[in-house]
This record gives sequence, C-alpha cells and structure tokens, in this order.
Amino acid sequence: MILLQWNGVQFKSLSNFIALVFCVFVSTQLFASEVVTTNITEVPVTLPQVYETYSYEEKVDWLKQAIDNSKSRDNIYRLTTELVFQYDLNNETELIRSTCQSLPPESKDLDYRLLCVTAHVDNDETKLKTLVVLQKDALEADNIRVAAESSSTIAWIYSSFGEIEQAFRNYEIALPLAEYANIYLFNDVTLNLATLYIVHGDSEYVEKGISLMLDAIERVNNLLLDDPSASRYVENTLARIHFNLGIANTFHRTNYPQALHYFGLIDPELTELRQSVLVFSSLAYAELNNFEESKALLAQSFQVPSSQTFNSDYLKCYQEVIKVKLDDSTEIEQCHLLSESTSVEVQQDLLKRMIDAEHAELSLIGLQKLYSLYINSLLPLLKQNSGKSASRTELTRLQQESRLKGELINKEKALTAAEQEKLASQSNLTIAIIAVFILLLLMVVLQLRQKQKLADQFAQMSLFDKLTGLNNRHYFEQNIKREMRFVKRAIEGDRYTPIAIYLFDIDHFKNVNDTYGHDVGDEVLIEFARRINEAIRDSDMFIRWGGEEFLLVARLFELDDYYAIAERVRGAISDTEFELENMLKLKVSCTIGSVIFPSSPEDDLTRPWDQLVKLADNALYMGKRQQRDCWVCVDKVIAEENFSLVLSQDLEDSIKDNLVEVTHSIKEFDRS
Ligand SMILES: Nc1nc2c(ncn2[C@@H]2O[C@H](COP(=O)(O)OP(=O)(O)OP(=O)(O)O)[C@@H](O)[C@H]2O)c(=O)[nH]1
Repeated sequence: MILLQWNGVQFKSLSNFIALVFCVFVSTQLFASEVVTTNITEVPVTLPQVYETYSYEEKVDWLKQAIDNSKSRDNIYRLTTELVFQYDLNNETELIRSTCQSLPPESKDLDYRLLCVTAHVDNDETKLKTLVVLQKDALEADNIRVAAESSSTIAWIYSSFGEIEQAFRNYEIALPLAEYANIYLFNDVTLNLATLYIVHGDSEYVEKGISLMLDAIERVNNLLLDDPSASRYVENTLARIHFNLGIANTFHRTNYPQALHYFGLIDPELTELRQSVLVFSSLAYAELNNFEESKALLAQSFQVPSSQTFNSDYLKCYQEVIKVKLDDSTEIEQCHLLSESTSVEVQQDLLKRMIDAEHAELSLIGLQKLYSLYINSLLPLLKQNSGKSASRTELTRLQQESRLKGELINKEKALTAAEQEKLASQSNLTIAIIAVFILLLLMVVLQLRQKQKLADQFAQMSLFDKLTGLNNRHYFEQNIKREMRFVKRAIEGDRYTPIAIYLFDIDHFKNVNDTYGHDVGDEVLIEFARRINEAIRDSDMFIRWGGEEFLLVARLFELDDYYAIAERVRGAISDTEFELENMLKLKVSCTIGSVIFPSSPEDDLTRPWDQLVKLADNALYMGKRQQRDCWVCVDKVIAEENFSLVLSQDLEDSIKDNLVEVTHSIKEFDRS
C-alpha cells in the first residue's frame, strides 16, 4: 500500500533514532560505577573517550580493528553489536544483515534482535513469527521500547495482510507503550494507526485519521523547538504526513484542491517521494480540469527517477490514465501490466479511474482487474469476517454476499465473451460498467456493516476516559501485570519495592448530581482528578475506575509513603473547597481504601490483581461505613489461608477475628 510502503523509508530513520538511544544507553552505562555481572548482554562495551569524537567511518574502522585484535568472545560480541548500531545509524541495512548472520544476537539481547529482524529480508510471514516471539520476550523483560516497536511492526504486517482486527489489537498494545517509550515511536504508531483509520474506516474514521495526523504535525513541529538537531527527522516525518494527507484527500475525500495543498508542502528535494508527488499532483489537476498544469507535472514525472526504496510501478499506470484523460495518448501497456500485488487501496482507486476513463480497452481492463481483485482479495476477506458470526443479520449479509458472488460470476462470463469478440462494443461495455457499479455499491453497503463492527471495536479499545482525560480501566488491566512483575523481579533481586493500590470514592456524590445537576457533577469529577494528579508522582498509574471511583497504583520506595499518599490525597480533596463555574463553591471529600503488594517479601507473589482491588474496595467500604473523608490502609492479611474469607466479609469482621492488620485515619472506630 502506498502509505505503508512509504513507511519503509520512515522505519529506517526511526531505527536510526533507536540506535542513537541505544548508544546513549551504552555510553551512560560506561560510566556506571560497578557492573558485576557475567551476562554478555548486560556488560557495556568498553570504548575510549575519544571514540565519541570520531566520524562514522572512523568509528567503524576503529571497531573493526578492535574486533580483529580482541581475543575474548564476549568482547567481540559487544564490539560487534556497537558496530551494528553504527551501521544502523548510517542506514547500512545490507551490512547489518550480513553481520547479524555471522554473529547472531543472544536471546536476551532484545535491542540487537530487533535490528536483525528489521534488517532481515525474510518474507513477512516469517518475520511476523520472529517478531511475535520478540514481542513476548520484550513484554516479559519490561523492555518497553522493543515491545512497542515489535508490536507496531507486527500490526503493520497484519494490516498489509488485510487482517485489520489483528492489526488493531497490536496497535492497541503498541500505543500506550510507545507513548511511554519515546515521542518518535509514539508519532510513528499514531501515524500508522491514523493510516489504518483512513484506509479501513468509513467517512467518520477517515476524518478521525486525518485529525490524528494534524495533531501529529503540531507535535512534530514542537519537537524542533525542544531539539533543533531533530530537524532531519522533523522534515522526513512532516513530508510523510503531508503525503499521506494528500493521498487521503485524493483517494478517500476526492478533495483535489486540498490534496494539492498538501502535496505542495512536500520538499521537492525528497527524491523518494518526488515521482509520486508529481504523478498525484498531475492527477489532481487533471480532475480539476486544469489540463495545462497537469500536463506540465506529468512531463516532469517522467524525468525523475523512480523510488529506490519502495515499488511504485503502479505510478506508470496512473501516468497512462492521466494521459488518456488529457487526450494525450491511447497507450495502456503499463495498466495491462499492473501487478496484483499492488496494495488493495491503490488498486481500488486506480481501477475505478480506469473504468471511468473514456477509453474502451482501458475500461475493459479495469473491469477485469476489478473482478480478480474482488475474487482474490476482497471476497476471502469478507468470507473470513463473516465466518465469525452467526447472528441473523450476519446470515442475511451472507445471503446477500452469495447472491453478489453469483451475479459477479455471470458478469465474468459476459466479460469473457466480450473479450473473445476482441473489443466489446461501447454499448455493451456501458451496460457492464453500470452492472459492476451496482455490484460495487452493494459491496460498499456490506463493507459499511463490517466497518460498523470495527467502529465498535475502536470504541472498546480506547484507553482513555473522555471526561477526565485520565486513562481508564482498560488501560489499567493492560499495565497492572507489568507493575506486579516489576515488584516480583525486585524481590528476586533482594529489593523490597512494593506497590500500593488505592481506590478513591467521592463521598455523597449522588447528592451533588441531584442538587446541582449532572454537569456540575462532571465538573467535580474533572477537578477531583486534577487535584489528585497534582498530589501524586508523574510515574504513578492514576486512572478512572468507573463512575465516581478512581484508582491509583504507586510504587513505594519508602514504606511510610503508603499512609502519606493516602493522607495527601484526602487533604488535597477536602482541605479546600472546589471552585466551580458560576462562582459555585462546594465542599467535597472522598474515602480511600488501599492495599499493599506484597505486604512482605514472603507474601504470595502470584496473587491475581483483582483480589488486591477487591481488598482495597473492602477497606474503602469500611471507611464509608465508619466515617467518610478518611483512609483505610490494609497492611497485612495475617495468614494466607484466610485470604478468601477476608475478601468475602466486611473488613470490621476480619479485624475483630484478628485476620488482618489495618492502619486508618478514622477518629472513632466502631468495633461493634
Ligand atoms: N455527573 C456524573 N455523575 C456520575 C458519573 N458517573 C457516575 N455518576 C453518579 O455517581 C453517583 C454515585 O452515587 P452512589 O454510588 O449512590 O454513591 P454516593 O452518593 O457517592 O455516596 P457514597 O459513595 O456512599 O458516599 C450516581 O448518582 C451516579 O449517577 C459521571 O460521569 N458524571
């Protein structure tokens, strides 16, 4: 697909950035005081200080010499990985590939593994398998960047297979990780997702994709303010976005003036895009009946070299279609040769233009190719999707599909007959065109139903709460396991760094809604979230749990923080009145219940997170029953075998039975 192929170029520059991050990592590790490990991938390569001042060629020479002179296998490995990262900085994919072959990465060396799989010329299916293993390893090792990058590439490959559901699932994994990992990766994933919206969504999703891209333009420009050395990345990324916006306007919005606007923003010196920009601009002018401009740009497009990075043979067919439109030529040789491996998105656009052309043979080829596109690509996809559901509406859809298929087969017969008679007469052709367009219309209706399903999936996959802008429960469910693994690994490394899970519930919130209305209630929720956000660390995970309940996961570097955080949040809410719109001032308070995991290094480290949340909820409700505007922190469940009993009863009963230890801020605790 045109947009994704361009990604090929972008991927390269992103991996440059990754290598840069890795080099910074390597050099900072160099100065770490003591590294006591025997693991080959954890000990940084030793480089002289002057190395940093070398040019790329000098670095490569120095590294090659150091490898030749080195006797230790470990040292050779580390120097080689540094060499590969240098190659990557200089886009030397061939060299990366051969080095990866002669010295394959260690399984724990996730960064090097990522570079090798990215550079390898495997077919996409093999690459996908390797990436899925890498993604799993990176998630387990908490290597966020590699996890994000591998998930994003997996999503991209799935989308090129047309497996959109899988593509979205993997972008769903990649997006929060990428946002956390770095802004470059975040931009990359966002742009790929935007592309997916545009290519596979209905008009609403096309607009959504476009607005994601417009946001990204702003983010990328801001990057330049912070870091002037990012100018090359900024230039390339902006060109990519402008190009994609141009294509979106050409293919999906048929807004040619807008398309020309975006194509016009692309630096003509970017040779990889030069020919595509010229051809598509010429097409847009032709559609706007500005034949003079169209002709001039088309002539230029023949003068510039084709892209070396991605296969753009289909441009030759576009050139012929434009020439036919300009009444300049009747040759259609290149459209005859249009490859079936051209992306579906491009084929759909191009074939429609061929069928529309006032050139009988070109229209006929367009129809034939459209038919094989339907049989080979669209029909299997429709079948694959329809097989998943047996609902009544789905069955109706299947019936329509099979009728459509039958009609298309008849149409094929008609077309074959027409071909045997050499060139079909213009009138027969017109009938065929009208018939296929009716069928196309039916297909569009069917696809819209499919897209509705997609739209539902998009909504489900959202990680944000619309009202407060916080992450939501879905986000928590995706990330809590990682937090718990962090705790477990710290304990395995003899460090006790527990996490605390707090649940916050606004007191008598129903009264606020009932007295002042839902809008004021919403305002209170927003202010509530803002105050807590200010009282906690940026790295804490703070989410809207649902309704007027919020949840916080905080890493505890000091045990006293456990109570201090609860008290700080309580005070942040109730110490000062909420000042709302229309001069309304409200006294708001909340009750807090919390649990610590693990309560000691000997605790059960495999405890499911939902049990912890349930225990925090029990603590919260004790606070509600006893007083409100207070916190209740469960310190310990005394014996493991009591855990399920503690979950099933009121916390007061567990305290009475000596099953738990609890610290709280309740003034007069009622034990009865
Ligand atoms: N304005 C607004 N209200 C919401 C939202 N989500 C949930 N609510 C309301 O939150 C209220 C929760 O009320 P209850 O669960 O009865 O509890 P409460 O009144 O807060 O009383 P306690 O929790 O016992 O102190 C309900 O009235 C919900 O309608 C929202 O997004 N906006």
